[in-house]
Amino acid sequence: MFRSVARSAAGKHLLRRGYATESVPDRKVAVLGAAGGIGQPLALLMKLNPLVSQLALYDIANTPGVAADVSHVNTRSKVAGYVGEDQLKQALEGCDVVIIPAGVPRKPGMTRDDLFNINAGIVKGLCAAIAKYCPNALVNMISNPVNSTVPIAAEVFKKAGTYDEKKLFGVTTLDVVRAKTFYAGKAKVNVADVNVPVVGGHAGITILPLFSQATPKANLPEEDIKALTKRTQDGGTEVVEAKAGKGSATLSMAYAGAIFADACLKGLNGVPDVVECSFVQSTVTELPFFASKVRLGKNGVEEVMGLGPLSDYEQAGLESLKPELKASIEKGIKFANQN
Ligand SMILES: NC(=O)c1ccc[n+]([C@@H]2O[C@H](COP(=O)([O-])OP(=O)(O)OC[C@H]3O[C@@H](n4cnc5c(N)ncnc54)[C@H](O)[C@@H]3O)[C@@H](O)[C@H]2O)c1
Ligand SMILES: O=C(O)C[C@H](O)C(=O)O
Repeated sequence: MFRSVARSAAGKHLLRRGYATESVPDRKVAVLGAAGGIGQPLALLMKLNPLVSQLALYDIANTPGVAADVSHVNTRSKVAGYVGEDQLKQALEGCDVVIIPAGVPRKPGMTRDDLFNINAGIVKGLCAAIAKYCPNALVNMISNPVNSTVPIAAEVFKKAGTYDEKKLFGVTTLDVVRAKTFYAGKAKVNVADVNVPVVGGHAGITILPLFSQATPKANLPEEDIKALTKRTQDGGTEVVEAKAGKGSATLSMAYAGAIFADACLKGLNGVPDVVECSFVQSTVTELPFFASKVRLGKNGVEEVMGLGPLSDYEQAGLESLKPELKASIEKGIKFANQN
C-alpha cells in the first residue's frame, strides 16, 4: 500500500537519505529468532532501514524486551514483539519479507550439518506458519545448514500449495562480505570498491568465491587466490573457533542479513539493477538449488544469473563441491517429506 510520506517527518528523513522521491510503500518485515545472537542486532539494523514501516520481532522467548528496546529508536518503523507459537499469526500476517535466523549455532568441532537434527524441525515449523499466514512474503533463510534448510522450506511450501521459487532465498551474503574483506586486505585496495561473486552453497567447499571476477583487478598470484578461497570457505569456522563455544558469527551475520533484506525491499519497491548472490532454486547447474548472482525485482527473483567465465581453479572447485551440495539438498528434501 502506497502512502505519501514525502511531506511527513519520516518522508523528510527518507528524502535526506536519498530513499524517497514522492512516496515509499509500507513494508512489513518479520525476524523469526529475533531474540538471538543474530536476531537482536539484525532487528536493530532493520529498525534503521527507512524502507521498513512495520517490524515484527518473533521468538519463543525474550522478544518483548528486545522489541521494547528497539522500538525506542527514532526511525520510521513501528515495532511489535511476539512470543510463542500462538502469536506467530500476528507476527507474520501482512509480511513482505520474513528473515529466519531461528535455530542453534555451531560449537567448535561441529559442522553446519551437525545442526540439522535440531534446526530442520524449527525451520519446518516456521515455514508451515509462513505458508499459512504470509504465503506471498519473500523468505530470507539464515538458519543452518542453509544447503538443507532452503530445500526443506521449498518442500513445506510445495505441500501447502504456496511455493514460489522466486521468493525463497538462502542468505549467503556473509560469504560475499568475507570474500570482499579478505580480498581487499590481500590486494591492498579500498574494500568499499570491491565486488566478488560467491557461488555454490553455504558450507565448506560448497562456498566458491570467484576471485577471477573480483574488481578492482589485482592479478594476485595463484597461491594468494587459493589462500583467499580457503579463508572464505573457512570463515564461519574461524569465528566459531574464536568464540570458543559461545556460538558463531552474529554481528557480521546481522550486517549481511540486513544488506540482503534491504536488497529484497529495494527490489519489491521497483529499484532497478538490484543484484545480490543468493542460494535459490536454479538451473545454473544440474543441481536444483545453487547460489549465484540474482537480480531482484517486484516479485522476488527477476533473473538467476549465470556464473560467468571461471578460472581452471574455479572450474575444478565447482565440480568438487557438487557431490556435497547435492547430498545436503537431498537430505533436506527427504526430511521434509518423511516428517
Ligand atoms: N547463513 C549464514 O551465513 C549464517 C551465519 C551465522 C549463523 N547462521 C545460523 O543462524 C542460526 C542462529 O544463530 P544465532 O547465533 O543467532 O543463534 P542463537 O542461539 O543466538 O539464536 C537463535 C534464536 O532462535 C530462537 N529460536 C529457537 N527455536 C525457535 C523457533 N521455533 N521459533 C523462533 N525462534 C526460535 C532462539 O530462542 C534464539 O533466540 C544458527 O543456525 C546459525 O548456524 C547462519
Ligand atoms: O559457521 C557457522 O556455523 C555460522 C555461519 O554459517 C557462518 O558462515 O558464519
